[in-house]
Amino acid sequence: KKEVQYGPVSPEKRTDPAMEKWRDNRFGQFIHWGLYAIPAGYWKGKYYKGAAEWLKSWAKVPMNEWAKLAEEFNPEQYDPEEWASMAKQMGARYVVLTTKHHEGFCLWPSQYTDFDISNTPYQKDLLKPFVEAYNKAGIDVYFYYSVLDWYHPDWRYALKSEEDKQAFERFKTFTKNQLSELIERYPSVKGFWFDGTWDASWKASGQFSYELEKHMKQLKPGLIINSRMRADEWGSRHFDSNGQMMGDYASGWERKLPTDTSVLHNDWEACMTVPENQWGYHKNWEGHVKTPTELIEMMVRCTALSGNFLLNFGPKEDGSIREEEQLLVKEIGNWMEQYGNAIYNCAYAGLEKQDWGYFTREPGSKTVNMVVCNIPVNKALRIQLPKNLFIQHYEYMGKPLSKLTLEEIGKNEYFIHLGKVKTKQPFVINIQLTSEKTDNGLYQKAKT
Ligand SMILES: COc1ccc([C@@H]2N[C@@H](C)[C@@H](O)[C@H]2O)cc1
Repeated sequence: KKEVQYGPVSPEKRTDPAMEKWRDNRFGQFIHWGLYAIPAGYWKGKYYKGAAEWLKSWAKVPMNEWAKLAEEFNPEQYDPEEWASMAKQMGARYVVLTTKHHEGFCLWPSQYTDFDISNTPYQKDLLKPFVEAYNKAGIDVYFYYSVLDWYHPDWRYALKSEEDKQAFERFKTFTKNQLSELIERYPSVKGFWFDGTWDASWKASGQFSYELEKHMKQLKPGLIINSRMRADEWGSRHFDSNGQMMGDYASGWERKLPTDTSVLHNDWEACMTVPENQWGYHKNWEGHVKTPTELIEMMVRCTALSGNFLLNFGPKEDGSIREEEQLLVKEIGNWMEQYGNAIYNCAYAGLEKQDWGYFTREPGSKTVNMVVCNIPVNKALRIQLPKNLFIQHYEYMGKPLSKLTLEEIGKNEYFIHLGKVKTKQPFVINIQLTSEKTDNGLYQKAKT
């Protein structure tokens, strides 16, 4: 065990109401919106297939040229009420919006930089109406904040000289000022999603990130901060040098999902792009665009492993939402309307995973949700229960799709036989578990 002074600020599994709400939310909307939405993956007529919010880097655009984009930023169709109602329709219970991405442009009027919304034709604060609209829709608001700032003169990738160190001290003060400003201006914010913290300069600032997390949580008790914000004094990130998670949930799952129960030890969240790798708006998505069904299954997998799923949207420069994302709102929204109760407030069910899909369960509930994503060719869903548990009841959640029958095929092992099922989306069967063996689970007429 290493002596770690600047590791976790909060316990690894917080039990306060704010953190319980974070868990209950389960499904969130990520929004990447900034100046990068203007060029949208093209620079001087050339197409760049990389992530659109990184275009400045791919096209090697000097900052003074990139910054000129602020003079064009005027999102006339920006309607946060519309965004919030779409998020609500989709069934998202929280939202994470980029207040400042690596480009350094701030969507709010910051007193600590001129590179912000007040110096654009739009001028007005984009954040205030956003927070109000989403809160009014009952959706918790989180702020994405990139420490890495390509615009700020005092940003340093590494601290190689005394000058670097002095500059980065000024940068750390700027960072702390901006984060305090965001909490003070938008006090209903529930937490921060930090990014841009992989460089040597930040890895050498473990004590600072420790004190910054403490400071932010003093400003706003209950604030929730992702593990990506933190380094310890040895340069370990997300988890300190003794493997203790820093921040309030593990946020290393970016465009990838966990596959086993080792993640259960901590709260965690996976963030996901709709195309292979685009967060900010790109005019032409290349490659596979995930279908609503694929994204629903990813969300279910996260819930089944007690994690959150954060699905990304990249609004256009004018504030409108692209067709592909509007389709997701509709399709995922329909699914959540019928099956949301297998996601919200749910977590790992403690049952052995089966090939047909996922078990989820509201902690402490006797009802287990079977989310079926792959109907077996024999139309039989295998269930293996721990030795002291039996199935007392079973039925479809929502609109029944067929007649169900239960067959005991072994010790605490069952098949639920589906009739012929026609469906384009995953569906849910609820099973009631009981600890005493009863035969009514077998002979009771299944509700269909
Ligand atoms: C060096 O590789 C990356 C990959 C993605 C990112 C950012 N994290 C995602 C959540 C997006 O904000 C992406 O720009 C940064 C650096």
